[in-house]
Amino acid sequence: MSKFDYDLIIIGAGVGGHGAAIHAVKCGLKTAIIEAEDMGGTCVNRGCIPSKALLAASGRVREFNDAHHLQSMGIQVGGVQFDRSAIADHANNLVSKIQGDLTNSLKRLKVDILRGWGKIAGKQKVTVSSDQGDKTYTAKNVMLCPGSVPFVPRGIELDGKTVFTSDNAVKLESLPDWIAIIGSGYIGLEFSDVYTALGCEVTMIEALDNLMPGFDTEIAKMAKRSLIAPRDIETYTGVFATKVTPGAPVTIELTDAKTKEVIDVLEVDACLVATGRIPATKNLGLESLAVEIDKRGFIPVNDKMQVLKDGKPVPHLWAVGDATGKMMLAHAASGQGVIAIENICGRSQEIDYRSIPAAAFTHPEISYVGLTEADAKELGEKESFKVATAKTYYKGNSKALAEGETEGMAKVIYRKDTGELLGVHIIGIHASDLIQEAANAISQRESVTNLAFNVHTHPTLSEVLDEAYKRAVV
Ligand SMILES: Cc1cc2nc3c(=O)[nH]c(=O)nc-3n(C[C@H](O)[C@H](O)[C@H](O)COP(=O)(O)OP(=O)(O)OC[C@H]3O[C@@H](n4cnc5c(N)ncnc54)[C@H](O)[C@@H]3O)c2cc1C
Ligand SMILES: NC(=O)c1ccc[n+]([C@@H]2O[C@H](COP(=O)([O-])OP(=O)(O)OC[C@H]3O[C@@H](n4cnc5c(N)ncnc54)[C@H](O)[C@@H]3O)[C@@H](O)[C@H]2O)c1
Repeated sequence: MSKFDYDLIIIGAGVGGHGAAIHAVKCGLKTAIIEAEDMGGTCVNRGCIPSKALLAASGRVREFNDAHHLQSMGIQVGGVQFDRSAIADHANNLVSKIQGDLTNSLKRLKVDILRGWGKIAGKQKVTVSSDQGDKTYTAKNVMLCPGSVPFVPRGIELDGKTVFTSDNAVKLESLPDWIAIIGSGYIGLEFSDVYTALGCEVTMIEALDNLMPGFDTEIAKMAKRSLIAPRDIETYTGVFATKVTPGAPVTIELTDAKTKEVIDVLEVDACLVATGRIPATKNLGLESLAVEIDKRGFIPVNDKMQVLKDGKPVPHLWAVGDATGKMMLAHAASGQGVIAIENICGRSQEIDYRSIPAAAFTHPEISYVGLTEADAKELGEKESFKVATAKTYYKGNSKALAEGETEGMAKVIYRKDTGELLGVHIIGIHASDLIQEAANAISQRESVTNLAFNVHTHPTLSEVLDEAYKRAVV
């Protein structure tokens, strides 16, 4: 009989906590998970799931409105009609379904779901506070998965109706004629795709000098050509939104990032603030173990997902997901959860961030895994190796031609000496699925020379990558 109530208590039932719980049960750990709000956290309720439902519906509207594209395949359709609230229902219904599935999967596996606010109450102790009062539990291991919330810069006032973050945008409560989107990261890009497909005019405001600063430069350039230039999108770069006031109209003060001078004041119907996310790490009781969060509020962890104090692991304390600030992605969170459990069970494992892919589900999609060309070159300089790249284009791919979807490219980045694949970047239809093959290759530190021998199905889009490996052979 264990002296603890549980082998593992997880604080936060987002995808990070859920992934960890499922794996913990598989490994025989008696597990409880604490959730203060919505089971499934950001991804299920306010993130991946509703946004992908909106992208799926609005993507079809875009497709059926593209008479030229359809005509090229001999198809004619009348005007496309859609119902905003029915599209919103599609997203809401999917959220309910996935939230139910996730909760049931935990119940089925006999994970105890404790509703309330979880807080560390000392070594191997957690208190859950709810309307029913406080209850303290002991656990051999405690895992923190509190996730993240939208970051709203100073000067921006939200009202949830005319000025809002993705938390409201996923509900699609309105389709403003003219919407400003602050930030050209994942959320800015995906929602500009949704809004323009559904007939809204968009103004995108980005503080850095280039749009989509997180992507490989060449991919960002091509994305600008396919996702921004042909659409009803006006852009500002090198410009901060310094003051945003809700109302009719919403006013947005724009300030030049370099001169710090106000350059314009926009009057628009609505404003989506998509300026990044910050960790939800307040009031977790970390001080009871003298653990300090870093300057930006993230929980310091090593690659085994152990929480660090003064650079050293705190025994029996783990953290995964957005709150660790490594890669704010759902699959990264659940992947970290699995690694943490493996280590809890005494099997030493480290997370490999290089092989975790990412995708923006725009039309066309963008995906990548590993290093950008710039990062690879920087690493090459440090470690004395040369970097090479090879590119292939969708317009030379039979399947893309058959689909009439020829906009896109794949870029592979590799070491010139050993051929080791360092990064892959794709823009084009189904890029989010195509990237997995590259992610698996990077996880094995495969060389382009070996990869070029793999036989790919014909005719498929996967041959875009096949062709790139073949061009890259060293
Ligand atoms: C609009 C949008 C779209 C996205 N799309 C994608 C996508 O397509 N693909 C992708 O990979 N990622 C996507 N993401 C990112 C993804 O949602 C996050 O990376 C993921 O949700 C992180 O999971 P997590 O478990 O770390 O945290 P969260 O999902 O934020 O979950 C944390 C949970 O912990 C709970 N909690 C916090 N503190 C406590 C406490 N003290 N006690 C009890 N409960 C607590 C919270 O209520 C929450 O439910 C998207 C994000 C957004 C905002
Ligand atoms: N498909 C996906 O995987 C997906 C989709 C949506 C969100 N997410 C995750 O959610 C997180 C948050 O997404 P996001 O798009 O909000 O963040 P982001 O970090 O991707 O992009 C934020 C952008 O806003 C800009 N910015 C910040 N302050 C500004 C200001 N005052 N004025 C103008 N521009 C400003 C930044 O320079 C940056 O380019 C991301 O880290 C991402 O991992 C993932």
